[in-house]
Amino acid sequence: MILELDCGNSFIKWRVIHVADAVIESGGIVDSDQALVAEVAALASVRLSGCRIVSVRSEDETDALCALIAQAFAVQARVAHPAREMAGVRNGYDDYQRLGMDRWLAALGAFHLARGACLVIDLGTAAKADFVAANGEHLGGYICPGMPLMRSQLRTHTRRIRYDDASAERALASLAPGRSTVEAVERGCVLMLQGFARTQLEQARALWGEDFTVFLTGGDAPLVKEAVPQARVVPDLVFVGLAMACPLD
Ligand SMILES: Nc1ncnc2c1ncn2[C@@H]1O[C@H](COP(=O)(O)OP(=O)(O)OP(=O)(O)O)[C@@H](O)[C@H]1O
Ligand SMILES: CC(C)(CO)[C@@H](O)C(=O)NCCC(=O)O
Ligand SMILES: [K+]
Repeated sequence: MILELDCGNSFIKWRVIHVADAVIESGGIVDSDQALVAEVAALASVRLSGCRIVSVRSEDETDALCALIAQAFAVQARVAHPAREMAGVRNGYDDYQRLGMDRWLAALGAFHLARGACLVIDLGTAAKADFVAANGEHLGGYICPGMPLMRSQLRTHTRRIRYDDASAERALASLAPGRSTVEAVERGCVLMLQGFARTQLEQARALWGEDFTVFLTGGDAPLVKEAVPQARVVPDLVFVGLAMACPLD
């Protein structure tokens, strides 16, 4: 079995899969390296034979995580690295090494699944959109604040926006104009995310007509699902690309 890690800016998503058939044995989402090791170590019947990682964290942080994994599970983690071209996709950045690895792997995964033009919308700490044309050319994309950043900017830079997580969750039962601070902020930010998604869709239509596939991924994908009904929701899209970039056997 192998351990797969997607290290975002706020969370680490992990899965343990069988190498032969990619069947998922277990998985989760944690907010620290220590919590990751604790969760994976707690899996009774798991013996790891390898590990692959995609990280948007600093090299030092990623190295530290690899060292921790080597110590805890006696496996050498393979870290996905940038490429100018892979699996038929050409990196669209002027400096290909600057494109976030999560975006690159999601683009690889999407092109592999779509076998044609695709738009990837990834809603995490940041909201990202990436465009890959039918010939595999990555055209570039967009980065905006995601739900957690929009929310925390409002809370940090205003004196009278204050509310707890439980009321935030309740506020999202509807998107009608808010009648309290928590409703106004939470619903307003969701509408921003939906607007982001719809605008990306318009861009894709302008480029490709109706001949493209939309993928929706990231922890906040459910918040815009209804605004983009044609999207394929693929929570593990980055892992699809990770398997392509770091094959293990
Ligand atoms: N089980 C969960 N644990 C934590 N966050 C979750 C969970 N389910 C959904 N979310 C939402 O997912 C969002 C974080 O998304 P994600 O995990 O994709 O971010 P990230 O990978 O850390 O960020 P980025 O990809 O931008 O670096 C949060 O806003 C949170 O509301
Ligand atoms: C945009 C984020 C933070 C999203 O996780 C990540 O993809 C990243 O750090 N990218 C580097 C900058 C870029 O993609 O242009
Ligand atoms: K991520």
